[in-house]
Amino acid sequence: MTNFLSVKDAGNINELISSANNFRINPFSQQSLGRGKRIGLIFLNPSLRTRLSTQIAAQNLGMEPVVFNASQDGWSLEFEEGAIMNGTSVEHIKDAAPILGRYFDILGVRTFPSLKNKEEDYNEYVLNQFVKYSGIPVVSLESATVHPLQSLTDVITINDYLPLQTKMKPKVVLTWAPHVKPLPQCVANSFCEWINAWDKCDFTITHPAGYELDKNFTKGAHVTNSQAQALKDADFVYVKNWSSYRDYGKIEDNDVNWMLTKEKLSPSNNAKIMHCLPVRRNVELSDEVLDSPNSIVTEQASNRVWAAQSVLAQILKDLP
Ligand SMILES: NCCC[C@H](NC(=O)CCC(=O)O)C(=O)O
Ligand SMILES: NC(=O)OP(=O)(O)O
Repeated sequence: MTNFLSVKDAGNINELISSANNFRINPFSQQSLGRGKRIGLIFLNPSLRTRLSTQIAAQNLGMEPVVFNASQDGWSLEFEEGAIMNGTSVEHIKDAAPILGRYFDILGVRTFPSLKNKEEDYNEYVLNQFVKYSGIPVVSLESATVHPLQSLTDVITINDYLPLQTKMKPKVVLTWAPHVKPLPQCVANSFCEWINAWDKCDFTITHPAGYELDKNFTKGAHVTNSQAQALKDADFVYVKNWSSYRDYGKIEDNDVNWMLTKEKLSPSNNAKIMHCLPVRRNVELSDEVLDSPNSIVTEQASNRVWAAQSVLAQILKDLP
C-alpha cells in the first residue's frame, strides 16, 4: 500500500480487518516494523479520535508520531497554482509539502471540505496537493469527500458482530439525522463505498428528500425517504448528519423528527447503534439511545486504533 486515501487503496478489506483484529489481541507484535520511522500528522481541522488513535497506532508499531496543528500553529497555506500571494496566505503548499516529505516517512492529513466549491472539494483539491508535493505516502485522516480510517473501523466493528447474525447478510441502515450546522458528506460517502465494496451487508440509506448523496459512493444501496421503512428489521443503524450534495453544502430542511429515538427503533432487529462521533446529543440521537446497551459507539471509536495500525503496518511494509 502506498497511499490510503479511499477504499480504492484498501486492497483486500478482509485482510485489513484480520490484521486489525490481530493487533487488537497483540498491539506490540510488530514494534520493529516502524522503528526509526516517523509519521507527521497534519491537522487543518479539529480532531479527538483520529489524532489520538493514529498516534497510538504509530507508537504501537514502534514509529514516532509528530502532530502538527497546521491551521492553528502553522503559516496560512496557499493552494492555488500561480497565486499572487499578496494577501493573507503566507506559504504555498508547493514549498511546504516537500519539506514535510523530507522530515517524515509517512504523512497523515486532515482536511475538511469548504462546502462552498463542490468541484474543488470533490476533486480533493487540498489533499491531492499534499500527495503531489510531499513525495511520501499519505494517509487520509478525513478529507473533503471521504474518511477511510473511520470506514475501515466501521466494517471492523460490524464484522465483530457477524458471528451473532442469523441472516445471510445483516441489514445495515445509514440514516440521516438533524444537526445545527451543515456538515460534510464525507463520513456518509465513505461508509457507503466501504459497505458496498465489502459486500457483506444488505445496505439501506435513508434521508429526507434533497439529501441524496453522490451516486458514485452509494450505487448498489437501497435508498428510501422513509426512515420507518428503513429501520424495520435493521441489525445496525449508523446515524449521521450531512448537508446537501445537490444544493451544495446547504441545509435543505432540518427536520427534527429525523432524530433517532428508542421508539423508532422498536421495529428494528434490536439494532446496534453506530456513530463516528462527535455527536450532538438529543439533536442527532436521543440520550436514551446513546446510553442504551445497543449503542456501540465507544467500542467503535476504540477500534480506530486497530484500523489505523493495520493501515500503517501495510504502508510500512511497502515503503521503498
Ligand atoms: N471526524 C468526524 C466527523 C467530523 C465532522 N463533524 C463535525 O464537524 C461536527 C461539528 C459540530 O458538531 O459542531 C463531520 O461530520 O464530518
Ligand atoms: N470520528 C472522528 O474522526 O473523530 P475526530 O474528528 O474526533 O477525529
